[in-house]
Amino acid sequence: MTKGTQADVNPDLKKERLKCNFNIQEVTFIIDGGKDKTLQRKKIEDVALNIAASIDEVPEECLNLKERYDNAVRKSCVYSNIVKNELLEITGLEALGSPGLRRTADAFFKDVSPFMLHLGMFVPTIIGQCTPEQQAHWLPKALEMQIIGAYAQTELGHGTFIRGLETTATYDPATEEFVLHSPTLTSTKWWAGGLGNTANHCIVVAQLYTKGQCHGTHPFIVPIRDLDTHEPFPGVKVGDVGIRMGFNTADNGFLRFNQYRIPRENMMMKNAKVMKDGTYVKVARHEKLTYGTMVFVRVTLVMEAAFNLAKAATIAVRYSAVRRQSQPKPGEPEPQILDYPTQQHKLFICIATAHALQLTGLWLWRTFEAVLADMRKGDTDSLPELHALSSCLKAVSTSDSAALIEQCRFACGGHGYMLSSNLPLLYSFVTATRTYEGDYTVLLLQTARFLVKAWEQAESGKVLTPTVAYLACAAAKEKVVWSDSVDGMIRSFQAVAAGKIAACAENIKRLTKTGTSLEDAWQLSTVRLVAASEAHCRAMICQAYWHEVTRLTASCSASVKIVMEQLATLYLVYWALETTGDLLRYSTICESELNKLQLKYEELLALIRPNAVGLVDAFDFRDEILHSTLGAYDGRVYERLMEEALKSPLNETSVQSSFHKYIRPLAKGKL
Ligand SMILES: CCCCCCCCCC/C=C\CCCCCC(=O)SCCNC(=O)CCNC(=O)[C@H](O)C(C)(C)COP(=O)(O)OP(=O)(O)OC[C@H]1O[C@@H](n2cnc3c(N)ncnc32)[C@H](O)[C@@H]1OP(=O)(O)O
Ligand SMILES: Cc1cc2nc3c(=O)[nH]c(=O)nc-3n(C[C@H](O)[C@H](O)[C@H](O)COP(=O)(O)OP(=O)(O)OC[C@H]3O[C@@H](n4cnc5c(N)ncnc54)[C@H](O)[C@@H]3O)c2cc1C
Repeated sequence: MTKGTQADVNPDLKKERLKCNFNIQEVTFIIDGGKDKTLQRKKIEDVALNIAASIDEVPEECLNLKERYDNAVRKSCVYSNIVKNELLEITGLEALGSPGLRRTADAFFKDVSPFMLHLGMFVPTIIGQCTPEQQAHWLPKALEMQIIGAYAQTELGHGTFIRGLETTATYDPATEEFVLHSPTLTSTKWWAGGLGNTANHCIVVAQLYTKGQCHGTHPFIVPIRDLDTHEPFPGVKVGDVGIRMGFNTADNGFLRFNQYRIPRENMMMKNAKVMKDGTYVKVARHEKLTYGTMVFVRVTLVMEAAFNLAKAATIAVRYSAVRRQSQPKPGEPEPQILDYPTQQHKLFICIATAHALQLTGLWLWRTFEAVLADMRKGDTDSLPELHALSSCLKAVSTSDSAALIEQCRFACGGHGYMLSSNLPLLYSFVTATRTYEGDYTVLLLQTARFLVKAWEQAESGKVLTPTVAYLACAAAKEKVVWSDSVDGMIRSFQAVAAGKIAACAENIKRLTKTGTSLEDAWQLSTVRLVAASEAHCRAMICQAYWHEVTRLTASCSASVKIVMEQLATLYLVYWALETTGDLLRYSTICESELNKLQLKYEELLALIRPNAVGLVDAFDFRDEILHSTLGAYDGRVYERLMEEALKSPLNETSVQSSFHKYIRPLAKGKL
């Protein structure tokens, strides 16, 4: 954070910081995943943010589209040199996935870098889908930025249904080449970040044909532009998809092929190969390993959701400590808006959710690494559970984060609507995460497939994998008695999830018994299946969050343990109150217990209130990363709003030319 001198800090914020009764740094270490991780992140931030090139003299949003893109490319080049020359020196390849790198990227790009997908998907796909020989060829070039890549899977006609993609890659043994072709308008690749004008290479997911047979979708590395002139190669048509709600500097592009040839070696061959004579050889033990990059990105998106929500919460809580409004008690000064319980209700759940998603995200990352280690030994048994886990966690975390960022904007009143608050841009960025890398509903339905199977296993007494082990109790028809203890609440969330999954399984059984096909029975149950999947995910987040808080605060100071537990309890109580209908249906909760729960919630808001600013300070965002007039560490909200307003191009002259061209002639009746 950029602390400046104490004298510069808004007096209300100063008082808030004096009120804080826990050690902020200890909480920062927990959020980062350990003291060593915090130190590494700070080192990366120090190195990267010492470079003045990140600073825009004119705010990004005041530039026109082309200027914004050019500026984003300029900064991306400076930034990638820093990554290449400085940051990879610090931690090696690991730096690419480090929180430090993610945070410094936000200091450079208020919107999105056109290189984001190069680092976010092109490089990870090379690592995940290439043979060691192919990696040795492509990875150094990609890391040295000698080539810049995109990831083109989605087409104009299909995003969700990958098996329905239409782009073809047909092997020609005579020349040992693949012929890429876009047979229809709807087969045009669409959306790939960095593809429109920036990338010279692209990972293309296409239907593989060899010896007249289709083998389904496979990834290929495709050079699309000349490395010197940057002109698209003959047979390649590439461009920008048009203006978007956000991501306008991400250079999302379209791509069409006309019988375009690439060498056989450009098929990414870790999981399947095509031999010189055209023989297709399957290497992978699991059918869906070519979807590996998507699983990886979904896993990272859970912490990405936490990160962006933490930024919004920091902005809104600091602003709410500075802002004073209304006069609830006659004759008394206007209170800080943070003192209103309704404001606390809007904001404290944002802090708690950022913690919940961050700690669950770290746990998911460790699970991902363990499954990856098993797969390296040829064991893919845990992949279905990882797919189910990462699908629902990606869906729920991105959806919660987008909704709560918008809530932070509402909490900042009119000033939250200013682009200089950074809340609108943050929202437009995060709301896209609910759709990309797998739409919310579609991913919850993927998890539902796993849950229904797990339910059937539970009913037949089979051993269940850890994340669904709770179904065993429900299948044994053990009734859950409501209790507002943490364990009691978690058990009740699990009972809700189990009850909903059981109802889905029963509905499917009922329909198939009366002659409905399994596919139709599934479709007719999908509204319930999505709800069941969401309930399962919520129960899992509650359990993982509480478990991690208990584990990580075991050696912390007492005050840190208390505040972390207050937040985690708030999260559980909040969701119990949000789902009272479900609890009434699936647990023994009654009216008086609901009233008690509401009181407990209000008590927690009051307990957290004195530590609210300390809690957002613990996210440890530097001002350069927050980019917000409302959220800076010093709380000089009104000064910054005025300073930013004066940067508007509309303030460059006192009279606009449009006055002379239109308004004056209109007034004189001469228009
Ligand atoms: C410079 C700064 C850098 C800083 C970095 C910043 C980081 C920020 C982070 C962001 C990073 C990148 C940004 C990303 C931008 C967006 C990129 C994209 O959007 S790329 C495109 C993504 N597209 C999708 O996600 C498509 C979604 N669709 C699917 O995943 C699948 O098609 C489907 C799962 C919905 C269906 O697939 P299908 O083949 O039809 O499978 P079935 O439904 O029939 O299921 C069969 C069977 O397979 C199992 N399955 C499915 N998927 C998987 C999987 N991935 N792994 C394991 N198993 C899988 C499924 O469960 C079924 O199993 P059963 O046993 O039969 O039930
Ligand atoms: C900002 C942004 C960046 C992107 N970047 C990339 C990129 O770099 N590379 C890339 O390849 N792609 C990218 N995408 C594309 C993205 O992955 C897809 O948009 C996403 O997977 C959703 O697919 P779709 O657009 O086909 O939606 P659709 O599948 O058409 O969804 C439309 C609606 O239909 C519903 N629906 C679809 N199928 C089902 C079903 N089986 N059951 C129930 N409901 C269903 C959905 O829930 C949704 O409500 C990006 C998208 C965005 C917005």
